Amino acid sequence: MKFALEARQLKKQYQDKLALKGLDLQIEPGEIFCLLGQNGAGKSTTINLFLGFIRPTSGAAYINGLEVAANPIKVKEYLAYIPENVMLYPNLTGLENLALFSNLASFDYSQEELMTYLVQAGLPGEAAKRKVGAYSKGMRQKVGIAIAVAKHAKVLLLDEPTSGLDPKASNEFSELLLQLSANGTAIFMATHDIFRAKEVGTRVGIMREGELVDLLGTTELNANELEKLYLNYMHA
Ligand SMILES: Nc1ncnc2c1ncn2[C@@H]1O[C@H](COP(=O)(O)OP(=O)(O)OP(=O)(O)O)[C@@H](O)[C@H]1O
Repeated sequence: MKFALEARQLKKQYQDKLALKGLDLQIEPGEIFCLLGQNGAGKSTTINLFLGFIRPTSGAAYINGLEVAANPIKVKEYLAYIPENVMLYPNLTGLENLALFSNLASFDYSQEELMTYLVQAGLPGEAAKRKVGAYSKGMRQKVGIAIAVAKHAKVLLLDEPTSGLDPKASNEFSELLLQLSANGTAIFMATHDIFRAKEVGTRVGIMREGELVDLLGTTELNANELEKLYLNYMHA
């Protein structure tokens, strides 16, 4: 079986800091995997290794069966990334941004098709024609989701995507993730939001000081039990 994401003994050492200590992980298409951990636990390091932004000290990260470090261009075709703040061109409209990023991924859509992707991601048609510089964080994330869908990403990586979103925007965002996963996209999300992880995730990993200390199916625990378990690990 080809995993959507896989880490094999993945390690990252920054100068004197061993940030990731040999991660082994396998994520299937359609899974929503949520990675919990305190500041500095190694979550962003893990995401950056999957994205190919940094190189592993040893071990390997794989996307759709391809080793990231050995195939940096090819794996980008399969990937979409939504950071805490989605970076778009502020002087272009939502529609123009989507057209630009789709073109970079070698997709040439009509205006109608682009608009359909944006509206499906929850951006009102009227907003799609306005410059992105005036968008809220939630609106920029919707463009980020539209970009991921339009490029038919097999894997979506997210780093703290709901921090700073109001509850309604956060709920809408979760709905979009569920729709993507139902279509077979694998989702890997670093988050501090235990309750959302429980609600939207299929599995939750708990990371502490560069190690995955637990891996749970979200049906195994309710949100309060998950929080208790998480806090126990953090205080251990
Ligand atoms: N470029 C770097 N150079 C040196 N140390 C780094 C670098 N990037 C990260 N680190 C260290 O590696 C460890 C893991 O950092 P990482 O950013 O992966 O944590 P995180 O779990 O994403 O934290 P946060 O929740 O704050 O985003 C931390 O101790 C951090 O200080």
